[in-house]
Amino acid sequence: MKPKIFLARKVPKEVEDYIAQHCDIEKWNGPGIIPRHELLKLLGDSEGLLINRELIDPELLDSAPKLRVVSNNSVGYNNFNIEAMKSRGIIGTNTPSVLDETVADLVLGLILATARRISELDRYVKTGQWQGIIGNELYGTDVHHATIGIIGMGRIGECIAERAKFGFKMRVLYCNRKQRAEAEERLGAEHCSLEQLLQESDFVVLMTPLTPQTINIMSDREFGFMKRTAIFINASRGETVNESALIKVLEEGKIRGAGLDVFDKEPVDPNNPLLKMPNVVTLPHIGSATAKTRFDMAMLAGQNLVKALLENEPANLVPELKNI
Ligand SMILES: NC(=O)c1ccc[n+]([C@@H]2O[C@H](COP(=O)([O-])OP(=O)(O)OC[C@H]3O[C@@H](n4cnc5c(N)ncnc54)[C@H](O)[C@@H]3O)[C@@H](O)[C@H]2O)c1
Ligand SMILES: O=C(O)[C@H](O)CO
Repeated sequence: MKPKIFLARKVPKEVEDYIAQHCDIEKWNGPGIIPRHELLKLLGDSEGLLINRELIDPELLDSAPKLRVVSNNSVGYNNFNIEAMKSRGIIGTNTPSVLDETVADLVLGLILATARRISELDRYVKTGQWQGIIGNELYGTDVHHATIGIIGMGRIGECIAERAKFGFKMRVLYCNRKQRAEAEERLGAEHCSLEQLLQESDFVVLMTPLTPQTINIMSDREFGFMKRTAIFINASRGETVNESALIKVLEEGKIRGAGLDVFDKEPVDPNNPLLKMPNVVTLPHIGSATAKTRFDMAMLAGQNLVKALLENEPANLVPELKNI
C-alpha cells in the first residue's frame, strides 16, 4: 500500500505526477494559501506532508499522529520546531543548493538597485520628473571595486562572493560560524569579526539562516558600526534584523540605504515606514522566484518526501534532525 501524503501547497503537475507514482495524494484544493485550521483538520492520517514554510509545531504534530516526514519546499527551515519534531521522531527535509545562483543574482540586483538608485530613478522618469540633465543630488555610488561584507558565508553567500569578486572586482569580507578556507583561496575572501566587517564594508549583506543565535543579529549596536555611506541588504529572514533599529538608522541618515527581500512580518504592513523611503528597495521575498528555480525546488521537495518515506537513506535531511 502506498503511503498517504498531504500537499499543503500547489506543486507543478510534473511534481504531483512523480509523487503520485509512489504515494496516495490528498491536497488543499481551496483558493490561496491553506488556512492553518484547515491544515490541522485535513492532515488526518497522512504519513507525509509537503509545505512551503508553514509552521511545524506541537499543535500541528499532535493533529497528525501518523506523520513521519515533513518536506519543506524551501532551504530555510526556521518554521520547523526542531525539538517537537525530534521528540516525535519526525524527519524534516529542505531544498538546498538548487536556488543558490538564483538568490545570489537577486542579491546583486538589490545591490545595484540601491547603489545606482534604479527603483527611485525609474519612478522619477515615470512620474515625469525628468526635465533635463540630472544633478549630482541624484548620483549613485559605484559597486565595482567597493568592499562587500557577507554575514553568513554558506552556499548562497559563496555565490554572492563569486559575483562580487569576479563580476565587480570587489574586496570580499565575510564572517561565518566557521572559517571557510576554500572560499578564501578561491575568492580571496577575508574572514573577519562582525564588527570589522560592518566598519569596513560599503555593502553589508545578511545571508545567515534564522536561528536563536541570528535573531536580531543586526540591531542598534551593529548598525552603529556601519559607515554612513554604506548600504544594507537582507535576503535571509526578516527576524535576523531588528526592524525598528534599521528604520531608525535610515531615518537618521546614518546609513545610505537598504535593499530588503524579507521582512519581520510578511506580507509587509503597507504602513511600514520602510516602504516610504526612496533609498530603500523592497521586494516580496522573491530570492528564489524564477520559473526554473521554483520548479527545481518543488521537484526536489517532492523527491525528498518520497525518498524519506520509502528509502532507508533519505536525502536533504536538515542537519538538526539527522540520526533521529
Ligand atoms: N530571500 C529568499 O528568498 C531566500 C532564499 C533562499 C534562502 N534564504 C535564506 O538564506 C539562508 C541561507 O541559505 P544557505 O543555503 O546559504 O544556507 P547555508 O547553511 O549554506 O549557509 C548559511 C551560513 O550561515 C552561517 N551562520 C549561521 N549562523 C551564523 C552566525 N550566527 N554568524 C555568522 N554566520 C552564521 C553558517 O555557518 C553557514 O555558513 C536560508 O536559511 C534562508 O533563511 C532566503
Ligand atoms: O528559504 C528559502 O528557500 C526561501 O526563503 C524561499 O522560501
